[in-house]
Amino acid sequence: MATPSFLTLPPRSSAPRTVGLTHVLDPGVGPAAAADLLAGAGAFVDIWKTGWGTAYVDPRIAEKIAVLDEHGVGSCLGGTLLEIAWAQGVAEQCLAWAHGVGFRHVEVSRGTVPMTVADKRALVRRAADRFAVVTEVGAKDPDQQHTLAQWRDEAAADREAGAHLVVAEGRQSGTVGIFDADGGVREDVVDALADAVGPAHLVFEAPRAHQQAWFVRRFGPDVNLGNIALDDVLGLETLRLGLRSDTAEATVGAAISAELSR
Ligand SMILES: C=C(OP(=O)(O)O)C(=O)O
Ligand SMILES: O=S([O-])[O-]
Repeated sequence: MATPSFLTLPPRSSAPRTVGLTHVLDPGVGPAAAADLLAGAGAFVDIWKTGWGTAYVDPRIAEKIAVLDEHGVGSCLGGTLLEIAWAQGVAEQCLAWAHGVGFRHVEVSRGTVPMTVADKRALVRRAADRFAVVTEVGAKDPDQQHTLAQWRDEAAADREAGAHLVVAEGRQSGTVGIFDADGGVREDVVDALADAVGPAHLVFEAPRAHQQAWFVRRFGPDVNLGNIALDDVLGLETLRLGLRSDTAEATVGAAISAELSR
């Protein structure tokens, strides 16, 4: 059944989209669960990241990627897996395997293993011949936080090396990187990143609803948001469209002007 259209809503890009991306974090669901989610919410999912090393231990990964392809959803290998392969000297084997099972994107990060910025740049260049590369900036260890200059410089260097998109670290928890330990947004880091590469080239990892709402209020409905839980895809769409109290100013504003002009 078609969705209704009686409300006045903010403008929102439609799939296949280049802005307003929703990037989800898959903790390892099977192909049938992926197909069920995408049958309803496929129009709201743009990039599907198989978290950390889940793809490596999943005997049905190629089947799941085929489901994503059917729905026009980009499949992305988790960054931690490529980091571990790189640290073991087998990054090339990892990329060849990922290409073989059908991944369209790989995430290049250095949040877990001791990889220099120069090593990362080389890995981005190497992966860019086969994949749309998404890089990640930010450490996973809360005691090893970047300075504002490091955030800015690394994001810019990633883009220069060939990254389509730069993901800003927030993890599944939403308590590191662009967030403080309580999940509050580190606005100075967000501003530094937006300044360095522009919001259209950034995906902000924002796993919690209050964080998603903050980014929608700050950058509008077409902000790129990442590490969205599979169960939260429709909920995020309502935040983008002002259909949840946290971001309802625009939709409620439209309702008030309609009432006044009556
Ligand atoms: C999910 C991953 O990392 P992060 O927690 O940084 O999103 C990953 O590396 O696959
Ligand atoms: O390893 S570095 O360059 O932070």
